[in-house]
Amino acid sequence: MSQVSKIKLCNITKKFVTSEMETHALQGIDLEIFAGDYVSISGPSGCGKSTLLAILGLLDTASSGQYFIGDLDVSNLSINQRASVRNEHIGFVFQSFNLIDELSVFDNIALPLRYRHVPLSDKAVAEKVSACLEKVQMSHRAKHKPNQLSGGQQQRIAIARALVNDPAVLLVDEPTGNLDSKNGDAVMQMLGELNKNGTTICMVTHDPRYADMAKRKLYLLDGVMADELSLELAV
Ligand SMILES: Nc1ncnc2c1ncn2[C@@H]1O[C@H](COP(=O)(O)OP(=O)(O)OP(=O)(O)O)[C@@H](O)[C@H]1O
Repeated sequence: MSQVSKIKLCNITKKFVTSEMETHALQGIDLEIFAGDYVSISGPSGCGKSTLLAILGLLDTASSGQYFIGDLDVSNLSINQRASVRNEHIGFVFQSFNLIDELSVFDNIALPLRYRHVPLSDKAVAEKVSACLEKVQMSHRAKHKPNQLSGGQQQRIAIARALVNDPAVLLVDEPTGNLDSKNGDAVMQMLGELNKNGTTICMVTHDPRYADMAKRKLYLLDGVMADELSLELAV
C-alpha cells in the first residue's frame, strides 16, 4: 500500500431493486483492510462476494454506510471522482483477465498510467511498466499481444497492470477461475510473493485451498460476515 495505511467499510448495505423484488445483497458489512494485509473472502454463490468487491473497487456504490480509503471518505463521490480515485488507489484483477487484444503487453500495463491527472514522461512510464513486468516475471513478453500468451501468462499481465499505479489494495476476483490447476497454482504463488513484498490483497475465491493462502479468511453468508462454523452449516 503506497501512502494509504488502511481502507475501511462501515455498516455497508447494498439493495438491488427490480420490478419483481428487492435483494438485500449486503446487510451491514464492517471491514478494515490494513497495509500489507492478505484477505480472502469466501461464501456460497449469491452471498454478495462480487457485490462487496465491486463496492471496494468503486465500480458500484453502497445503498448506505461509509467507505474510507485512508482518510478520504469515498462514499458519496460522483462517477468521475470515483473513476479518478479508482485509478489512483485500486488495482482490480478479474477472472477473465480483461486485457485489450489490440495492444501489446507493454501498452496494456501502461494503460492506467495514461489516465493519471499529471501525465508521466515516456521514460517514467517505461520504468514503471518494466518494474511491474519484472514483478510478474514476464519481461520477455513485453512486445507480445495478449492472444500470443497462455491463460496463466495473461493473468500475470493483468496483475502487472493492476499494480502499475502502486494501488492501496489489489482486489482479486476469482483469479484462477479461467485457469487449469497448474497455472492457477502459479498465479496464486505469485500473489503470495507479491504480498510478502508488501502488496495489500483482498481476494474473492471459491477454492478453500486458495482461501487458506490468505493471512485473514473472511466468510460471507447472505450478505453478512459469518464465521467458519456457520458457513459450514449452511453449505
Ligand atoms: N444488478 C443486480 N440486480 C439485481 N440483483 C442483483 C444484481 N447483482 C447482484 N444481485 C443479487 O445480489 C446477490 C449477491 O450477488 P453477488 O453477485 O454479489 O453474489 P456472489 O457471492 O458473488 O455470487 P457468485 O459466487 O455466484 O458469483 C444475489 O442474490 C444476486 O442475485
